[in-house]
Amino acid sequence: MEKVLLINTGGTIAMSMDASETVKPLDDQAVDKILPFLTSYAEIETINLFNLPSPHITPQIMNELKTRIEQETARTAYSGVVITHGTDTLEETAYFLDLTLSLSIPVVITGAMRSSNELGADGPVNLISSVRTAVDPASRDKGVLVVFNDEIHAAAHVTKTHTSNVATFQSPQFGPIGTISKKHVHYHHAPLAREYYPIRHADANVPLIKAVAGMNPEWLQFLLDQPIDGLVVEAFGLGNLPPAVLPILKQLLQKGVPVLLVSRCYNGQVQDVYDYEGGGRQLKSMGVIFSNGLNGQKARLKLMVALQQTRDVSALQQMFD
Ligand SMILES: NC(=O)C[C@H](N)C(=O)O
Repeated sequence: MEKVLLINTGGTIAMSMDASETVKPLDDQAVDKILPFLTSYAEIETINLFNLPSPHITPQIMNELKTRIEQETARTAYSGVVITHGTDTLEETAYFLDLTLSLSIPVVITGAMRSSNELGADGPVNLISSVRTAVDPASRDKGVLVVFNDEIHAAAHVTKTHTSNVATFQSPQFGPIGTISKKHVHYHHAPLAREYYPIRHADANVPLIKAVAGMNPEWLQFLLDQPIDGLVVEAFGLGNLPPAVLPILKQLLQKGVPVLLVSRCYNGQVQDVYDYEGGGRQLKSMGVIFSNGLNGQKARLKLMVALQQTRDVSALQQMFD
């Protein structure tokens, strides 16, 4: 029988709701209750690595998880790995692992929107679907997969789109790469080329800021006093910013801090098209790096990882092209 490594890290899948409708973490073993439903699909070995709500997850913790996956998969020939995780930062952990793991076997990440004791809890079915995906040979060499609500999404494109709906995970630009029916795991798209960055740590200090109309440069003043390694800016539309913030960005660039531009739109890419004060043309000529459709939180993780290879702006730009 296929052998799957299940790594639990916490989240609503391991929480319960009380009579006052508040949701709190249970003990480490909550996901174990679902295990009897999984044994007809695979032999499951479980590691209860963390029991954290996902807002408590940091890049350092993601790196710990990555290292543990490498260690365990080097020791035992698993058919696949399934990770349970809170949904709030699930896409970030999924993308971090996608960039930094070099494995052929499927690595699937899932969770739940409803806590374990709610009617219609989605944790059990998401976990079963994840195990089924992890043992399917068609799931190999596809990078880290997010399995949720009968859909399979590529880590680079998936995002949490709804605060409570069980269909929260969507890939707005490209849609899911596969679906899970009662009998089959079916892929209808191939994920784009995979990227792999070997890393030594996950400690780079890279904040993310979002542009808003009338943005006050004083809000950003603190950035000049911080020991930051890079900055990600979620700009308007095609990649434009209020002119008032340009002096701060110029000072950061002069200090050698790479500045990466993404859009606050969740579809499309930033481009150096608009030629007015604060427009993409000007940002490009200042040396701002343009991203390629990643959302802000993922672009930040990629910059953290990429900065371990180089600080050279044109080399970084190539990594984001
Ligand atoms: N549905 C969830 O898992 C949300 C929870 N707040 C978490 O991310 O841990």
